[in-house]
Amino acid sequence: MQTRYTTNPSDFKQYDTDRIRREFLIESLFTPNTFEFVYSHYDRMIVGGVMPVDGPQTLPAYDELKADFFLQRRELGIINLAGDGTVTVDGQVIDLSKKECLYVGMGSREVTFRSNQADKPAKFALISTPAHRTCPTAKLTSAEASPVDLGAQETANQRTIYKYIHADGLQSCQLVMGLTTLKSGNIWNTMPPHVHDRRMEAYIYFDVPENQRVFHFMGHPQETRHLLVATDQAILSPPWSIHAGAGTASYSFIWAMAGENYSFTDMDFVQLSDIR
Ligand SMILES: O=C(O)C(=O)C[C@H](O)C(=O)CO
Ligand SMILES: [Zn+2]
Repeated sequence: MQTRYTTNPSDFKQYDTDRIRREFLIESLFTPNTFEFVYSHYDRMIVGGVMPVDGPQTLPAYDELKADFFLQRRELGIINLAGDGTVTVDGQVIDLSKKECLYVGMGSREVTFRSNQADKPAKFALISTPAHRTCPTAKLTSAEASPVDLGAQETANQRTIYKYIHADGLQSCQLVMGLTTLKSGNIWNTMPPHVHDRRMEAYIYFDVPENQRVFHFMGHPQETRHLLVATDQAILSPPWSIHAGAGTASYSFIWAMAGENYSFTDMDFVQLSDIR
């Protein structure tokens, strides 16, 4: 597990491309048969992934957590980004297909991930945040996630937002999680952008075609920078930062938040004319 520390927005102004990528980009989430995790000091969110190919993979305990098992004092959101698979939580086997979400409550001791077919492995995106009580382990399909269409073709940002873990969906202590899929021919996410100084956010981009990239914009609204992001890569977005992207093709991304409140709609929108 890699640790990433937080950044003061005044210091961020001095960062070059390499430093921005080192601090905020997670380049590798899916190595066969390996858990990849980044422990962020932003709201202590852990962002990771596992792609089981040659058999089941069981969530280990990590010394960084100084806990008897991973979810002793944490909750976990899982979204499958690829082939069909299963997640077994303390003996209960749950099927998880592409774009389905499973919430796993605090106190779950053994969590095991499997792919149904080795030649079409599942890619389980994993987001974990500290928890203080046990909420029920439960699954939601994308159809059950009350999809909301946003944007317009004229502004190249027509997209569907699926909210899975939030106040009116799967219950959690603080984790809010879902995904957004751009309609074909649309490229912009989260434009006009917003900040929420009360909560950090992570994005995991997926289904970006192989030779295409997303230009992800971040930074204080008056001091923006960009990073180029390939498929299956993640961004840590500080609470003071915008988080928006324009792809060279359409794509999807997971978004996950943690922090002060539990309200998806808590966003301070930034006028385009105010962005620098
Ligand atoms: O497409 C979008 O717009 C988003 O998905 C925005 C994220 O959900 C977000 O930033 C929530 O705070
Ligand atoms: Zn946001």
